[in-house]
Amino acid sequence: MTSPLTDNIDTRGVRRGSAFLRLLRRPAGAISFGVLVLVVLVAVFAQWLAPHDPNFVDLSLSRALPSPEHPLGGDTTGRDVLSRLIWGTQITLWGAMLAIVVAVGLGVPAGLAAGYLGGATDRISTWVSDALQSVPGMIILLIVAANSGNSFNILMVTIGVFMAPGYFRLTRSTVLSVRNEAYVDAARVSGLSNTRIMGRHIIRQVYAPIIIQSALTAGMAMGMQAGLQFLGIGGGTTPGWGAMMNEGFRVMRTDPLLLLWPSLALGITIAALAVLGSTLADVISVKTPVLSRSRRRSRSAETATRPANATSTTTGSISHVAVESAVQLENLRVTYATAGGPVEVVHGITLDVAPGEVLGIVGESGSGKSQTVFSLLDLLPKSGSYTADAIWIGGQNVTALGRTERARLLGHEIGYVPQEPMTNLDPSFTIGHQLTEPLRSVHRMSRTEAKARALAMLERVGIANPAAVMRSYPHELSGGMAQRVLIAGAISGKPSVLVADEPTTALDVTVQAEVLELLRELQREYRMALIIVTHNFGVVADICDRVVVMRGGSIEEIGEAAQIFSAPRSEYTRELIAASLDGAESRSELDRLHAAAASSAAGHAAADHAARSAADAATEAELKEVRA
Ligand SMILES: Nc1ncnc2c1ncn2[C@@H]1O[C@H](COP(=O)(O)OP(=O)(O)OP(=O)(O)O)[C@@H](O)[C@H]1O
Repeated sequence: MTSPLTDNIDTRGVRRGSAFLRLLRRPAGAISFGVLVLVVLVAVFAQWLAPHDPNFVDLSLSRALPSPEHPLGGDTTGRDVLSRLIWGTQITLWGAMLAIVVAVGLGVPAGLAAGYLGGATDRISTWVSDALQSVPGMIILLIVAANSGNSFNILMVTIGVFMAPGYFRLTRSTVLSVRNEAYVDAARVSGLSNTRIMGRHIIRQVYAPIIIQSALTAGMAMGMQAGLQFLGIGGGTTPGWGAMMNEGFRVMRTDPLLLLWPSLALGITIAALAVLGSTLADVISVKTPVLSRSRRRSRSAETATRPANATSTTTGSISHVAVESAVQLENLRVTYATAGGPVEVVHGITLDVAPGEVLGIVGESGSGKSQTVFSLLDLLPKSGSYTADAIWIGGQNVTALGRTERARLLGHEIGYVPQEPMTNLDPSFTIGHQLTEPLRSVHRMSRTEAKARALAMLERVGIANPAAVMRSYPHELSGGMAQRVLIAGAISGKPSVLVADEPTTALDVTVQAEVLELLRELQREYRMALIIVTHNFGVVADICDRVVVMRGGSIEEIGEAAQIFSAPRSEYTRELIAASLDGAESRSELDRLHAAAASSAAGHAAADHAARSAADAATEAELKEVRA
């Protein structure tokens, strides 16, 4: 039987190739592409296409008009114009290619590093790029020509260097627009190195603009090359079109055809490149999903201006010895640089979670829940910074570790389930790739082992057809399936701590119940510590052992879940519980679902089976919804 997802997947090839097909469907795209293919073929097969040796001089052919044997006639010294034009195609394209390779090779890695790493790397490379652009290129080219014996290749490399800033700026701005995407954060939490994230996830976003830019740059490189050759600089034994134009220009009045042929070849090729570039730009739209975190930030922006000294004492308490805790934060403060100066948004909080314990962090919007876990996961944005007396993860104080060691520890010890599943999956890669990449790169598994683990995890989280989901792309999944995929990814490295940041907020109510149930099951099965950030006391009642109540960046109260509900120490907690449970539609829905699950469960095995069937049914329902 073909599943709805398989139906989706069958069409994937068409979707992926559709940009190229859409290009060809446009007359401008098809014609320009056809012309360029022809030019490239002429360059590649010049040896066989040219009827004569381009440098062979036959004095009787001097300034000869077109004839059957010499369809474009002879030049001033008696060489066959058609053969020179064909060989000129090769040298002209080679020069353009050389310039582009150098420009891409310098500009793209520098732009990636500047955009992704920021700070000094960004400042220095931007300065170099600006400096290059302010240098008068033509003068440098003349100096290079004089000092390199008029070497064509060295001149084209120099042109490439001057074109690198264009690629640098393009890459940098594209990277800046995606570097804060949730899926990049997710890749960091899974322990992938910066080089790998840049080289695999971020560079994908740059491909399309680079291809478009290269089409336009190739035309510019050819124009510059022809300009130089026209001035008599950089012409080789086999001239390019520019050198032919130079010769033709000298006899323009008597033999205009000698100028016409190379000018036509150059003009048509540059025009085709320009049309192809702009049609490609029309066809390929590089979409940047809206940043989930920035949305959250803007929602709570009104509280960002709280005075920095709102609370100066350490808040919270700990129940376990640091080395025996799964996680321990001591005196954590988070500060943001704002236009009005630094603003402290988390005021020295202290908390811990024991192995196998479920800790809920609750509080109203803007209370500092996310900033707390972002500090733990090392995910604060550039404008934010934290200080802490210590952050213990799996018995190690990570504040004493270097960046790489910390990233490695995160990849092994912590799994992260985010709030918005869709934005946390990289749209450019299949689910299979995204699940196996950290297993291979961080956990050093072979391809086969990683695939087997990913399949097993997908099955464990209730995905009905793991093999098909592995082959699919994020846009082919529903929100519930995507969240299950992310949970599978988070637990596939068998972490000792799972951090779930409002994992059900973006899901509809029935899927919320299933995802919570799944998290609870997995936490017990793998004996993980679970830190769950939520504003919903229903969730707290369902799965938490202990609760941290946050308010305005401080901890209002920490206690056992039962105590927090039966005898909250703080009036604020009491009000929060009342407000949360009163207006919580989702809570009643969750209760109904749980009551139904409990009554139908005759025993543990039967309950497992029921949950699995329910998950399968839900998966099928979601697939149908996606297909619809
Ligand atoms: N980039 C930022 N710049 C300045 N202040 C910020 C930034 N991001 C968050 N804040 C502030 O930090 C405080 C805590 O935000 P946080 O995201 O931790 O809240 P939260 O409790 O997780 O709320 P929510 O449930 O809405 O996500 C808020 O006052 C918020 O305005």
